Amino acid sequence: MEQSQKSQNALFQVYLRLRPPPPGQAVSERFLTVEEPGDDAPPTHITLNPPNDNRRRAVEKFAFTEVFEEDSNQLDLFHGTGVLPLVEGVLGPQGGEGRDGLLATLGVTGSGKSHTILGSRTQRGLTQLALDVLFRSISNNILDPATTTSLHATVAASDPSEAQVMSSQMFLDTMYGDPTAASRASSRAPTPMVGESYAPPPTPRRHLQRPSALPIVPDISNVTVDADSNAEYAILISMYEVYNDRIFDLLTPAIPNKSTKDFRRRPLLFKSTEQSPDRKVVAGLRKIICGTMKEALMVLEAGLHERRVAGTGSNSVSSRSHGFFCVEVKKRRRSRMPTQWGGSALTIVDLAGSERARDAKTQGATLAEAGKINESLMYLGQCLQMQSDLGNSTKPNLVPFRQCKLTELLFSNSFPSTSHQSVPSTPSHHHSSQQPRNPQKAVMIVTADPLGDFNATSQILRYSALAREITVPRIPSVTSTILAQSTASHYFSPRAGRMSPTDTERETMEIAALEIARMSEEIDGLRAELLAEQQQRLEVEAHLESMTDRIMEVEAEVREECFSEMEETMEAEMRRWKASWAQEQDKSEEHIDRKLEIYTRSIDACEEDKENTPVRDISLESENERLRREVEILRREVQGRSPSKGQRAPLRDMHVGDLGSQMEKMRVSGGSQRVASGGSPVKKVRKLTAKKWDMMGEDDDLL
Ligand SMILES: Nc1ncnc2c1ncn2[C@@H]1O[C@H](COP(=O)(O)OP(=O)(O)OP(=O)(O)O)[C@@H](O)[C@H]1O
Repeated sequence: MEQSQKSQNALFQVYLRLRPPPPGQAVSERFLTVEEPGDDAPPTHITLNPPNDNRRRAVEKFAFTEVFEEDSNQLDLFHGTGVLPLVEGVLGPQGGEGRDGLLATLGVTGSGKSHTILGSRTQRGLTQLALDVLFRSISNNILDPATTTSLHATVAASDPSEAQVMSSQMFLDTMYGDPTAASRASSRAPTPMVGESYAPPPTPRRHLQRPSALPIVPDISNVTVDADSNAEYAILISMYEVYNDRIFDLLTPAIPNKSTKDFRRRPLLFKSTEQSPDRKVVAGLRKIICGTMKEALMVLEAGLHERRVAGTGSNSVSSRSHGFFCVEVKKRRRSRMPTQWGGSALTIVDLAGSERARDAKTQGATLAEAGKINESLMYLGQCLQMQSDLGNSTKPNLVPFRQCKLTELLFSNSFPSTSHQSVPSTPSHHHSSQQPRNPQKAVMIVTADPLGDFNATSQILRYSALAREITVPRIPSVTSTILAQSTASHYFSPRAGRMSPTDTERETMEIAALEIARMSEEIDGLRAELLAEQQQRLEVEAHLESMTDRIMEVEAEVREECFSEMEETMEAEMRRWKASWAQEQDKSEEHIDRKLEIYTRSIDACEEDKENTPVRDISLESENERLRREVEILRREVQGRSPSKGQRAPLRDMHVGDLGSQMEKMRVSGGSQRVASGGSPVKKVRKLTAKKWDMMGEDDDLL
């Protein structure tokens, strides 16, 4: 397993750190053995010894750039894993272009990733140490956002990632509250420096507690790296996490959803932008300009607070996302007419713990997360495997890094940009077309607990190791045992009665032994094949799991879409119904109005009738008068024509007087009847006329 040459060319240097047992814990049997190198060189290989569980498993051997054993401390890791060259590369010393750096940790939950990268309450991690050396190395060249007025504007204008650039003071005030207000409100000393106690502000706007104390050991105050003395620098901090293969900003607070009481965050895209056509960037992040290490650490604390953590069966607080902490070092030539900002970035990644989903007693969302984590780590393993197989970092297409967000983010800056890719489209790019962008330098620290979970640890080691060698243990005992047994039975059996086997017997035994050896070889080969198949099955299972999650996600999305579509249709239907209801109402109101109008008109007509009644009475009177006159004429005619008939009772006495009074009565009663019944006056007139003719008939008869 000659890896030294290959690992020099590899995209990632992969280190292994073994975690010491917690103090007081009974030391059980280690399943990991560090192979001692022959010379004075540090160890690079480990052997994984499967537990003694009657299952004959292969012994696996893994190669790393270097192995740090349990007694290694933070400083050993800081110096041994090449953090200093990473920081120096980012600063671009001596007028250099600078080189992106990436520092990542990977390991089973509880194996010491966070301890290594972020430290503990008492010890600083590699992040704090890197920030310390970075800020100190550029202390004479760094621009302070509080004093350099144009800094914010120029940095924001040159940022190619559509970022929301903010000053540290404004950001920290939003997250923690105004520290000066805290000091004014209490009798405590003003905001202390790193390592001292912070007084919590009385009314923090985001309710975040300022870290009470930040560790100051290990001390590296004598360590600096080369910077560009002719340049001026600005430091931008951004943080994001990859959760379920989506990118979320950790410095933009999530918006609470009132109905679900959940937090809604907008996923960001990893894409090429107008100002960055040659390489992809996480677009739309919030970036904080920090003038001091303390500010950068406070931003880091705020971002860590935002990061999603949840309890699982394996660890009470387990990282369920891949966390990214980016330190962008903006650099420009120091002069009266400053040039555009360029620069490189140091990205520190805390990869999610890869607990095995079923072992972790997880379910629902957590199970889906575990599936996604396992899948992204599987792709990471494929990329690392491919890089070490190729031993050549200049062929990006051969490393399958575009399969998921995690590998895209980790590997896309690993390859030197080709000439056509490197041509910048805007002056904001620091790189000229003649100077292709340097490929990033990447360091991965794998953490493992030699007393922890064998299965989970072996899976991680398979994903991450630079090389792997499987040895299936031979069964020396099979052949020898049979031979020994048969020989012994022949040689020493008292019943055999002879001291040595015949030549034919010996020959048969030899053939049998050879056959056994051949079969044993065959079995070994089959075992190795089985092991490879098992590994493949694990990978396929992880893929299947993540596909199932995806299906569930898509189903949920489709349901949501259907629901909102249905809601829209219902709303449209409701609007239509309301409109036709309003129309109907208008119609019925119109109908009622018309009815009312008719009623009013008839009432008016009645009123008019009332008013017209005397006129009709007058006309009746005149009719009466006319009739009286006619009757008088007729009486006179009758009298003139027959004087003998004059003996008869005069007509006037007999009828006309009665008729007159009767007519008078009718007029009065007819009038009152008309008013009472409201009937038509025309009808009454007709009745009257008929009565007149009836009477005339009577008169005629009389005549
Ligand atoms: N090298 C070490 N020396 C001393 N203590 C350690 C070391 N590594 C880990 N620990 C301790 O082990 C515990 C678990 O470690 P840590 O939280 O770093 O695990 P992790 O891998 O980050 O887990 P997770 O994935 O759940 O975040 C912590 O209490 C930590 O202090």
